[in-house]
Amino acid sequence: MKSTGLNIVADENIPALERLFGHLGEIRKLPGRTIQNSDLQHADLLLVRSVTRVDQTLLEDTPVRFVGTATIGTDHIDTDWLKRNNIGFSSAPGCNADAVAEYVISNLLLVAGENDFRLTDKVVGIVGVGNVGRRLQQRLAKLGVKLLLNDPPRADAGEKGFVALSQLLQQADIICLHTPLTKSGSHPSFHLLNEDNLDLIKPGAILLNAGRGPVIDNKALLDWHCKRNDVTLLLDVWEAEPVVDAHLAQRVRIGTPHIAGYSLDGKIRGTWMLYRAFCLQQNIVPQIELSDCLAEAGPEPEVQLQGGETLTDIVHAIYQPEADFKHFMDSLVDAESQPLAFDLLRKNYPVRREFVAAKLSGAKPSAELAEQLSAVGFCLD
Ligand SMILES: NC(=O)C1=CN([C@@H]2O[C@H](COP(=O)(O)OP(=O)(O)OC[C@H]3O[C@@H](n4cnc5c(N)ncnc54)[C@H](O)[C@@H]3O)[C@@H](O)[C@H]2O)C=CC1
Ligand SMILES: O=C(O)C(=O)[C@H](O)COP(=O)(O)O
Repeated sequence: MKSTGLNIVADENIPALERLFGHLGEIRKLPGRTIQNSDLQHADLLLVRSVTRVDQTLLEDTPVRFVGTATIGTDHIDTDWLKRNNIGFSSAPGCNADAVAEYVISNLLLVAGENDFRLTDKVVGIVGVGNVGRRLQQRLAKLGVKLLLNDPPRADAGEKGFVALSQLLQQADIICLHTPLTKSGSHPSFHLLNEDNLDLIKPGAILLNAGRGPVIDNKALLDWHCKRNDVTLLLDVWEAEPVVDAHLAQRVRIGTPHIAGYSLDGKIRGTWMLYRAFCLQQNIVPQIELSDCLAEAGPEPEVQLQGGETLTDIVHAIYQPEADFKHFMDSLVDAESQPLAFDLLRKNYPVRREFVAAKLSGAKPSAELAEQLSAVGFCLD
């Protein structure tokens, strides 16, 4: 493959494309869901997000030699086929893991405030303790929250400290799902929560899914929740995206259009990871640093403290899920346009920065608040 003058086809929703890939060739941007084989007849390099199915049908008889997905998840990629056909591949592991952890913390603080409990009085169960789950684990542990962890692949590898899913479902007050979507292997996650085990969940529990929709059997969840509406549902992902089951959506406390990982920092990091992987594969010296791209991402959010703010106030000054929820619910009103509206909410998602980018000024936080802020990822100088 040539090192410059490449033909690059990319999902139009990948940020910092020109900045990172512009010097390598010509970029043709297309809506991710419509990229097809005929679009790739002259493409050397294909850059996608999670909505493009990358397989033999898409790539056969094209000159594509490298595929990058600016996402953590890879369930939309037939990686075996790429390998068999000697096509280079990179995903962006961990790129938006902080964003997802912050989405979760923000949601949990919202529900805690509404129901007058402290997270430290609850047991949080994390299912899937990889990049996302681990960051959530670390932040909650620093806050003093009790945790139960479930990760059979890590347990199989001899790591300690995990419990069975059934135990976690029975004992956790808050359940957070962060597994990849898999349908084969030793521990497939497809319909991991289903009609056989949903009832193990404690009365009054909170169930959050920010992994992939089909990890919960959505039909079973809807049927079960009609009898178990004591459980608070927080859903970022849906089984048949972009189609959302409106009946299920009506039952959630917070529902969002698969944006848990949508910090600008996380998205740009994803593009940059592909750039770096591609350069490495092609023996090209990368010319652009991640910090260059982030510096151009726009102003860092400022939070002027007056004194008396709580952790929840400051977290919600950076990310409050309520606005996303409102837009999401509005998008359900017309069933016919709902799938398109789902995609548009994602395409036009407002700039959201990670906690680490926030500039806190004004009144000095108490030592206790400073510790909590630092636990969840704020940077205090
Ligand atoms: N809602 C959103 O915006 C986002 C969703 N995601 C989803 O979250 C998933 C997890 O992300 P990462 O933590 O970065 O992935 P990762 O690959 O670093 O970690 C996944 C963890 O899940 C574990 N796991 C696999 N199968 C399991 C099972 N059946 N039961 C319990 N644990 C299992 C693995 O051993 C691993 O430790 C991604 O694959 C992606 O599908 C990721 C980013 C954003
Ligand atoms: O990284 C992942 O995995 C995610 O779920 C992304 O947040 C998905 O974003 P899109 O690729 O669907 O824009």
